[in-house]
Amino acid sequence: MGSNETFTENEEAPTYAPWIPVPNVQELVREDPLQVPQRYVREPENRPEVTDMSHLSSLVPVIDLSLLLLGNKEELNKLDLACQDWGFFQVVNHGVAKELLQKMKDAAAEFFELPLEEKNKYAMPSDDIQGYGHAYVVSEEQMLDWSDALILVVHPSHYRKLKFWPNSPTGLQEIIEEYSNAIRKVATELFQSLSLIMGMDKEALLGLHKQLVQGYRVNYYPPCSKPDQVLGISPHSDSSTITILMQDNDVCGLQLKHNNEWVPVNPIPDALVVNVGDIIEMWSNGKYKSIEHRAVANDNKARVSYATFLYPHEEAEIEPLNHMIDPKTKQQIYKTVKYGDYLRNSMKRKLEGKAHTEMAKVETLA
Ligand SMILES: O=C(O)CCC(=O)C(=O)O
Ligand SMILES: [Fe+2]
Repeated sequence: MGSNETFTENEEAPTYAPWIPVPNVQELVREDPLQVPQRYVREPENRPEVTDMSHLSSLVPVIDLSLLLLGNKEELNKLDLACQDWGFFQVVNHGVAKELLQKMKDAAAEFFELPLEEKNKYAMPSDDIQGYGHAYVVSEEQMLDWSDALILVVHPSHYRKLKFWPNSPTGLQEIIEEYSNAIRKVATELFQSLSLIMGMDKEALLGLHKQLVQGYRVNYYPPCSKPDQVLGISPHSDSSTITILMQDNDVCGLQLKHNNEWVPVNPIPDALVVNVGDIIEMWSNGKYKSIEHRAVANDNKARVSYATFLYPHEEAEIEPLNHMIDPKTKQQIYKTVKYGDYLRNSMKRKLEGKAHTEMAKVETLA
């Protein structure tokens, strides 16, 4: 499969970062739906606004993948602006069957409804980031997010740690595989258009990954009796190349930071949400933005989101592409980092906006 599959032989599945065990949020709510322990209560300045900003959601760009595949120039231009101005877009006509999206949602919902001891058969060990648990918890003092998660590495297949892949409900493993393959196809198609707007030939972006690694993360946000005091997931940007997110069709929660305002990304039924990750920001020397986002909790319903992270092989060296550096100023925002170092550095911290990107910046600007 060419340069994309260079690293396949004799390679161990990597482990990532340690975390400190914290309570299961779904269980807290099951025990007492009214309790919100102090560690989840944010400082007033970090709480979500109570004003309904839903009207802003329609500003988030919508991209038609079928038009991109036809080489439609106007759509390519829209993609370019979306990545520069928003770092986020919703994708319609992406070609993934509605039935598959629903199958993924139904099976995952069934998993989260299992008793805790069943789910804990796949518990994330304290020295890794795969399994059912809470990533990015690194101190006893830090604020906690109002969510639980199931995190798996799905590609390349020899990175899989199958002991963390739930086989309850029956068929869940196969559904994760089928869903992930379909999303991988969308990702590689998007990479072709992203390559074009980045001034390269269609296959260039995929090649830069050395190998396209793929992670899967299901976030489960239980209802919260005080949704205005907690966050489902803290503000952060993703250390991926891109992230492709499926949301419930009727439950809101995702918000992105745009012009210093939190803009909701409310679901368009069966659309996929895509965000530019840190690596595209680095390759493009800051032209395309890896935008901070967060999720808020709801008071009466649980929300589930399904994130697919696409990222380079650990050995890939990431640096601004020469042709994307302004020839006049020659100003380079990012230096060369090995992706594995970058990823591990971001995973051993708490989620804190874009703080983890500093290690990749040229010192004079940091
Ligand atoms: O739940 C969401 O909408 C956002 C999830 C997210 O940002 C992530 O998993 O990185
Ligand atoms: Fe994210």
